Parts: sequence; C-alpha cells; structure tokens
Amino acid sequence: MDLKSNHTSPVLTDTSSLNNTRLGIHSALLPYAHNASAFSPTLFLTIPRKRPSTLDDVRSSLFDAMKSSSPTHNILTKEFNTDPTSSDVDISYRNWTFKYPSALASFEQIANNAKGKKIALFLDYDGTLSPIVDNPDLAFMSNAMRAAVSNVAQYFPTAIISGRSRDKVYEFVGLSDLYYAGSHGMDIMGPVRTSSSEYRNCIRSTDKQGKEVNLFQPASEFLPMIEEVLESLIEITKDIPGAKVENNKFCVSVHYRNVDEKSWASVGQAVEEILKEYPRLRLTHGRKVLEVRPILDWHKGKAVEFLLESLGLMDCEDVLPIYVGDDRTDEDAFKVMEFLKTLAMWKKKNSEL
Ligand SMILES: O=P(O)(O)OC[C@H]1O[C@H](O[C@H]2O[C@H](CO)[C@@H](O)[C@H](O)[C@H]2O)[C@H](O)[C@@H](O)[C@@H]1O
Repeated sequence: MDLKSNHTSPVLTDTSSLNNTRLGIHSALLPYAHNASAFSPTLFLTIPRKRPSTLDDVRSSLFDAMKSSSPTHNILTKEFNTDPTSSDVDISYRNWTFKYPSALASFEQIANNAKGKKIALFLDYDGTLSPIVDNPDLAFMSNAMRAAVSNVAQYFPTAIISGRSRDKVYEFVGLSDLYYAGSHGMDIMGPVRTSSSEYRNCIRSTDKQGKEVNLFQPASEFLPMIEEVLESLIEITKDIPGAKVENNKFCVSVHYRNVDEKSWASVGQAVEEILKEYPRLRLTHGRKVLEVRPILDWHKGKAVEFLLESLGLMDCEDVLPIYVGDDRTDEDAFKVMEFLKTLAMWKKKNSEL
C-alpha cells in the first residue's frame, strides 16, 4: 500500500449540493489528490441520500441518530455482567455479540495469532483508556491504565488515536513514548521516516521532549473556519442547560450528555442551523456528542494507515496491527484492520501458489 504520493491533501468531498454521500473507497485502491476535481467519480461509491420531505423529517432523523448513538447503560453493561441467555437481552444485540465476540474473552487466540509477528497497537482514548464521565474535562485515565499502556509501549509501537485535540489527549495520557493522533486523526505526530519516501506535506517538528517528529495536519486549511464555527456553536447553545461545546482543534464537539432528553432536538437543530452556513463541514455522531468536522476523506482509519506507513510496517506480512476502540468513529479504523487482514491473507495465498 503506497502512501508516498498520497499525502498532499485528502480529497474534499463536498456533497452538500449533490444531495448524496460519497464514500471514498479504500486508499489502497486509489491515490489521493490535491482537490476533489482531480478525482475520477468512478473512484467513489455513491450512496443516494434520502431527501427528507419536511423540516420535521430532518428534525426527527437527527434526533433518532442522536438517540441511537447514545446506547443505554443497560445495553452497554449486559455483555460483561449478565447471563447472555437471559430473556431480557435484546436478540439483535445478542446476535451482534455472537458475530463480534469480546476480544478480552479471546485473548489466548489473539496471543496465538500474534506469535512471530510484529505488533503495532492503536488505542482510542475516551471510553477505552478512560471511563465515560459526565464532564469531558475530567475524563482521566487511572494510574493502573497508564502503567499498562506505558508497559506495552516498551514492547510495541503504540499510538493513541482520539477525537480530542492532540494536546488535550497528550495531557491526559502523559506518556512520551507513544505516538498521538488527535482530531479524529487530522492531527498526527508520528515518527520521522528514515527511508526516502518522505511525505510531502509533513512538517518536521520536535515533540515535548525535543525528539524529532513528523507532524501531519491534513485539515490545516480549515483551522480558521473551525475557530469561527466553534464561536458560533458556543453562542447558539449557551441557553441550552447542560450543552457543552469542546474545542478539538480541527473539529468541534457539541456534548448533550448533560442535557435533558427533551432538549436533545434543540441541540441538534442549533448545530444544523450553524452548519447550513458551512457546506465544507459535516456532522458525525459519537457518544452523546455531535461532532463537527471538515468534509475530508480522512479519519481514524487513515491515521492508522499513515502511522503504519510511517513506522515502516505497512507492507510487511509479519505485522499484526491491533486497534482498541469503543465508539462509532473507531469503526473507520476497524474497517482498515479488516482490510489489512484480508490483504495479508491474499498475499500469503498468492505467495503459496
Ligand atoms: O476518540 P475518543 O478519544 O474516544 O474521543 C471521542 C470523544 O470523547 C469525549 O467525549 C466522550 O467522553 C466524555 C468523557 O467521558 C463524555 O462526557 C462524552 O459524553 C463522550 O462523548 C470528548 O469529550 C470528545 O471531544 C471526543 O470527540
């Protein structure tokens, strides 16, 4: 998978005027380009987006999305502490856990698969390293967790991939031996590649310890826009009790965890209202949070690819990347994991022919 020529600028997929959503196909199959116009439309999957007929449709679909991305505590804890055959376990959830069993319960199998392989570890922060708490500013990780991460980083390259700003997540984790990607991968501090295939758009920088690093910020041109939208979001939500706007540098989080459920729709409407003025920004959902980010073909999965490439681990058959995450935004990284696994199996099969 060659990322050499890729990192000039991830594509802008401004689809607002097209009334459809384009999903970039896997980067192994397509080169990035400076701008959207350089992309062949055939390189995208085009998924028609249902046109809502009334304003109420818009409101209720956003509200449904806010509810569905905020699963109840009940569902979240079932897997860990109740009898999975108990009658109140939701069948579709049970089917889901059957298809995707807990990795913790399969630790031995994972360890066996890892034998003889180089592991690269990618960790989400909120809900993975730290517990979910009401106040995002107080989502501290425990000392035991910090020690575990520090320990694992002595053995394997380890990176934190978070929706938070890179500085904030570094402040929480406080470990210098790791790589950090903030803003859902749009702000990566990674290793300097020793090979000749330097990324064109990386900025050579130094980390807090003075070590040379590569900084990759594919959304840097959006910074003024994000700062502007941040101010507007703070203003428009200021009278909704419990709503909280968080500056994540290249994206903005609008939290509704502490908002009365009756007012969730007001939060959604306020955000949509502001976004009408910004067709180059889009909305994604996390755990009781709406996230505003640039319309870039860049996410946590791309950040994982970028770091693997930077570490010189992308084309190696003996590499086992592991990603641990709990949120919708981590799905992008899970898809990359799946793809890399398929690619490795395909390569192995071909080499045996
Ligand atoms: O990618 P992550 O590291 O998982 O970050 C995703 C978002 O996490 C934070 O919000 C979530 O955790 C908060 C603290 O537990 C919780 O109060 C909130 O409801 C959750 O959505 C963070 O505050 C966001 O900015 C991140 O985007």
